[in-house]
Amino acid sequence: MAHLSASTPTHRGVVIPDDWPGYSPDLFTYPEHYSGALDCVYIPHGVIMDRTERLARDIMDDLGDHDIVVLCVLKGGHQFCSDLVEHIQVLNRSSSKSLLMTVDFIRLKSYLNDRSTPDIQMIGAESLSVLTGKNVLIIEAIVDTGKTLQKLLTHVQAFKPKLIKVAGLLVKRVPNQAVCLPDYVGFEIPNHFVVGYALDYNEFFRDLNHICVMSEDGKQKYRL
Ligand SMILES: O=P(O)(O)OC[C@H]1O[C@H](OP(=O)(O)OP(=O)(O)O)[C@H](O)[C@@H]1O
Ligand code: HPA
Repeated sequence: MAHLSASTPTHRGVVIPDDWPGYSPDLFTYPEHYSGALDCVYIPHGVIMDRTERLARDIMDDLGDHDIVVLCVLKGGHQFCSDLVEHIQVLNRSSSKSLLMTVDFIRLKSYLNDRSTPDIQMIGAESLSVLTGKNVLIIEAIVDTGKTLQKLLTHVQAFKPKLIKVAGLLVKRVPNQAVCLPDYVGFEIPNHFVVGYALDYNEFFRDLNHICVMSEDGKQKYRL
């Protein structure tokens, strides 16, 4: 796994190097219908959960004793949001600080196959007036080109929240990324298209619990 030295800035999260080969899918369990479609298990489910637990603690340290509105970015963010909120709830029960949360959802969609398209569809944006004057925590699965997060931040800012923080499970190292990066980052990953843990390729692979890289056969089979 990625080597995180004492000097690695923690705001980048766990930094996975470009030469990280992942693990053979045969070492793990995964749905039989994806047999042959996976090149490697890139981040196993257990590692995702352990990192998410730590992000929950960081969020609690920063925002504890505030009320927040969680804004979950669908569809890719639903699993990370669910697990992060669950970890925060555990801390709420066991620590002296507490974070009162309500959860809202918005959908943004722009990908076809493994490519970003200029057409970012936003569904549910009309209900964001609930964010006015509130502390908002946006929960997003991945920042790749950064266009989705940039569009969402512009939109949310128009409703004048008191504070906006962003938690992103993955940030991809890509050239020309839009500049806004999450405040809380799970993993910084190389420029590979990844699937699983609710991240999809044309709606497939969301039902995979690990984050994986697809094989060429997998891309061909599910290509539109
Ligand atoms: O940084 P970007 O290059 O903009 O990419 C990030 C976005 O892409 C994915 O959404 P997608 O459009 O695939 O919709 P989905 O969440 O419904 O899968 C992902 O869930 C992010 O929201
Ligand atoms: O690597 C990715 N995988 C799935 N969805 C995505 N949306 C942006 N990047 C990705």
